[in-house]
Amino acid sequence: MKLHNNTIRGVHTALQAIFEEGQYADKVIERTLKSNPKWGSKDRSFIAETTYEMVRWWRLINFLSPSTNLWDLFGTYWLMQGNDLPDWEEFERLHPEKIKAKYESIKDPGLLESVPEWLHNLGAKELGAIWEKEIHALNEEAEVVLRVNTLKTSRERLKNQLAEDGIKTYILKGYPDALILEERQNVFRHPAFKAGLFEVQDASSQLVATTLAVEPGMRVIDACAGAGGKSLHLAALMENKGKVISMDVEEWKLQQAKLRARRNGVSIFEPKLIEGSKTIKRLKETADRLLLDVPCSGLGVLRRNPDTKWKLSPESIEKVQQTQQEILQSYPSMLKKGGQMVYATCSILPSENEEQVKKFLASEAGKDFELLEEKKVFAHENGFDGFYMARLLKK
Ligand SMILES: C[S@@+](CC[C@H](N)C(=O)[O-])C[C@H]1O[C@@H](n2cnc3c(N)ncnc32)[C@H](O)[C@@H]1O
Repeated sequence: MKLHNNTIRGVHTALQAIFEEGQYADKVIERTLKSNPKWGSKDRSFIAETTYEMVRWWRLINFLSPSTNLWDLFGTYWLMQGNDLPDWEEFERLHPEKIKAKYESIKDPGLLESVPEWLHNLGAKELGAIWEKEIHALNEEAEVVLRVNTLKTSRERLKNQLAEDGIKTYILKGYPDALILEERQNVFRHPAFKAGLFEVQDASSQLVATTLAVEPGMRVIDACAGAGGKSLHLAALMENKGKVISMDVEEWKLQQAKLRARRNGVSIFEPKLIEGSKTIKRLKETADRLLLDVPCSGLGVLRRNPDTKWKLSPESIEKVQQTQQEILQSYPSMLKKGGQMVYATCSILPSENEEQVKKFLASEAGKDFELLEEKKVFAHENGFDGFYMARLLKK
């Protein structure tokens, strides 16, 4: 593949914003691509993919070529991919043979998988032998998965419609609403997306709403709804009958959810900002179903958000675990007796998952609850994001 100075500079700009200004990789890439309308689709793919991959392998790249010069780091990454470097003065400082020998001498699995040492130790402590397989799988590039909006179309119809425009997809057994793109591409500009016929949502994430066992006509609370990904799925499973009350502590996320609900043709969506414990108390025993898609470390979605590795800290994980238990202690009061709830995370750490549920069940707030089902989804097993979900009954 031929390298272009101009697109490599695009990657540099993005990396600076991610590592020096601490901005989120997906937003930075979106902005970088918008900044130069002259880049064609190949240039855009190169910038997006290279930036993501360099963020993913940042620890390893910096070990192989300790340098603050982004040309050195890019060149090292390029060599790691098995490519040759062009004869440019920017790459003069690099010695491919030395880099290769250094790579081959690495024994530390945390370094080889490019994970911060503290995180590697934590993962190994919590998951044992599974950790190495899982972190390896989480370092692979994620496939693009669509969730068909069954309120507006069927999977077969959407598959054919996309195929007519040259977008090939395949069907995944066990995931009734999922379509996977055969080739990675930007589908957000496609008219079918603008018409609300699909959302982009990982296959594992699509298991969450289905696990809640909703039915048309129910009153469902999605208590950590964010921008509404799971709320939209719940509404589709409920055939747009009943009510989905989407709550969050961040108003701007609910605003986004509102726009998405409109695009998806969801009319049973009701946003509700959480302003404190009063908001929760007012909804006491009003829900047939409750979804707690709680904030988490995001370790299960490292394939699409590799920058998470460098933003997390032992303290931030501890803090998010506290929030998870606080939510578990108070929000289930919104559920009616006989109702069911799902506690879900996109984390693979037992301390954010089954241990939180156990702690809740052993507490006063959990004494009326019974664990019905638990799903631990690992990327090394199903090839998609790592997720956890527990379904509980309020007796
Ligand atoms: C995993 S995200 C939710 C993703 C969303 N359900 C979706 O499918 O797109 C967790 C959400 O919890 C929200 N959150 C954080 N603290 C919260 C709290 N105390 N109560 C309710 N929501 C909270 C965050 O703003 C974030 O949107």
